[in-house]
Amino acid sequence: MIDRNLYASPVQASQALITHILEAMDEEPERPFTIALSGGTTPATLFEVWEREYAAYTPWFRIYFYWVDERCVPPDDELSNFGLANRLLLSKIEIPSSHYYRIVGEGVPEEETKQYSSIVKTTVPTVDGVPVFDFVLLGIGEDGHTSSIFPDRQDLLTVGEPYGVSVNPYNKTVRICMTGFPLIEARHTCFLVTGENKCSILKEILDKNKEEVYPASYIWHHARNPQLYASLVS
Ligand SMILES: O=C1O[C@H](COP(=O)(O)O)[C@@H](O)[C@H](O)[C@H]1O
Repeated sequence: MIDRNLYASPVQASQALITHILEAMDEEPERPFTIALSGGTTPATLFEVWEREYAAYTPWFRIYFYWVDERCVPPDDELSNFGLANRLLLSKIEIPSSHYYRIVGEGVPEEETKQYSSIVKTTVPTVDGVPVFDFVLLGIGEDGHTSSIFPDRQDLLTVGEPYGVSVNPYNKTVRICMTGFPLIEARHTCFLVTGENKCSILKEILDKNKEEVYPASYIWHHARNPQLYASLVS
């Protein structure tokens, strides 16, 4: 099933996505939930809205946070994806540090990729060896990348390990990224896309004829349960 939702503002798109997560958790009240977060700029509004409007209604003790991708920088670097979530959300809510697993961006990328893949494979339920997250929250770059799978590394969409090393082709910085199978097999693969600048790439990604062109379009068209939360205004 493909679910596309357009909203009047990034705040409303974020509210809808958080509500969706909380409703899914309500439907299965006995179960912990695994949620993989993205970084970049888009989730800042999501984190702020979650903390400001929904913190009191969220059963944090049932949530385990993971990361979709990380830039290979320390957690206090302004580019750190963990750093963003920590500043805007985790440090402000009642969640024990045992409930989030950051990617160690300051580690040796190849070693940390193995280590994080192993953490994910042992703590997230797997089906046929693929970790199945409850929610994977994704963004889309203007070049059609998602996670940190850039268009020149489409091989990362079909590799066996849940995480891989990639390089940002524009500034050559190293990243660690979730690969194709866990992105596709998540119970909910949610794209949060905001801003006028994402309008034209989003149109291409939703186009079935272009499903193999961009990493984001491949994930959108192959995911078991893709959902879009978009607000194409800034
Ligand atoms: O570099 C990244 O890019 C995408 C999109 O970023 P945004 O700044 O346009 O929101 C993001 O989803 C990914 O997690 C991030 O590392």
